Amino acid sequence: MPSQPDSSVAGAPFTNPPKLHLPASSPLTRPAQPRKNAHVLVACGSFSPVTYLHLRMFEMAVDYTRQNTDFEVVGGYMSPVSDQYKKPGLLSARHRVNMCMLGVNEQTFGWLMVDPWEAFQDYQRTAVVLDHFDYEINTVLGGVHTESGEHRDVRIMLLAGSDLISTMSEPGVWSEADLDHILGKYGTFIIERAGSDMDQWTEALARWRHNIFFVPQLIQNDVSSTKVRLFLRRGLSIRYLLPASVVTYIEEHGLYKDDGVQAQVLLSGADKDAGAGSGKGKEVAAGRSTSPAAV
Ligand SMILES: Nc1ncnc2c1ncn2[C@@H]1O[C@H](COP(=O)(O)OP(=O)(O)OP(=O)(O)O)[C@@H](O)[C@H]1O
Ligand SMILES: NC(=O)c1ccc[n+]([C@@H]2O[C@H](COP(=O)(O)O)[C@@H](O)[C@H]2O)c1
Repeated sequence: MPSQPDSSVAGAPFTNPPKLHLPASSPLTRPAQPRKNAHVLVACGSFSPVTYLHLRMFEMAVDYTRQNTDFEVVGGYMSPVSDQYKKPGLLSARHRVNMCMLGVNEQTFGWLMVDPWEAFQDYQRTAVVLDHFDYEINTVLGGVHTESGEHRDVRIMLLAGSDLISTMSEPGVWSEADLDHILGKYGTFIIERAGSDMDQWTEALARWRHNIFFVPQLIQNDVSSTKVRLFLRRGLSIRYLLPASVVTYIEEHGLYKDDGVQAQVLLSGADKDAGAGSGKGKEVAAGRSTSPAAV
């Protein structure tokens, strides 16, 4: 049965989030297959708004693990970034968390979840966010349990699009220590994304290659939140690009009708590309006021 949104999350304001959002139906609460290495996938991002592609990323990674590894994915989390990230087009954390919650409610088995912890903090680097999941799942929850009752640690892995990993070889965006922490200690599944050059990162991140799993998109899907926002601004339909409940939420709350960012993008001419190629880089270039500079 689909999990219901946590009423404490759906309500406003949200000042004291639970440490880890864990629906009772989550596979994390059920015994893991004894011989497999249990993994939890964590996708960090804006999710403004969540799209079907964001949800598909998890499915693609699970298919990949089934076919190519002996891992078992026992859970997946979307972790919407804090409002302090101040990326253009970033709606309030409350709306973004609510929309992600609605999006994951479409699934049947409850393994995909939304953790609002990061969203309601000051900006947290991705390395810190992964530590949060590691601590909550392995230390507080005690990992997963096998059918014989044995505790197993869960490996936390970052799930990201290839545009994000491309930024890892750009100077000033990620610190070397954080990269070593994220890619050395945890590891990542990288979903191919149209328009981002994969060769760019392979060299720079070669020493962590054993922990980087590249997942090709067998059906190309270039939906992005940027394009969804542009469509809304132009009065175009966004139906079937994102879950129907999220479309309804956007309509009911009148979201993304008028944001300064869209105006910047329109002025820069990026709207011409709304139907083709990635609008993402252009919007970022249009002026994020703060960046998660390497620390
Ligand atoms: N079409 C896509 N293909 C592959 N990965 C994607 C795609 N869209 C989003 N992602 C990935 O989803 C994660 C969450 O990203 P985010 O919410 O910032 O998405 P976005 O759609 O790129 O947003 P925006 O358009 O606002 O920049 C990131 O790792 C990003 O690389
Ligand atoms: N140094 C860092 O930890 C760092 C750098 C860049 C992006 N990120 C994260 O990547 C995610 C996606 O960012 P963009 O939407 O800007 O691609 C966000 O969750 C953000 O916090 C982290």
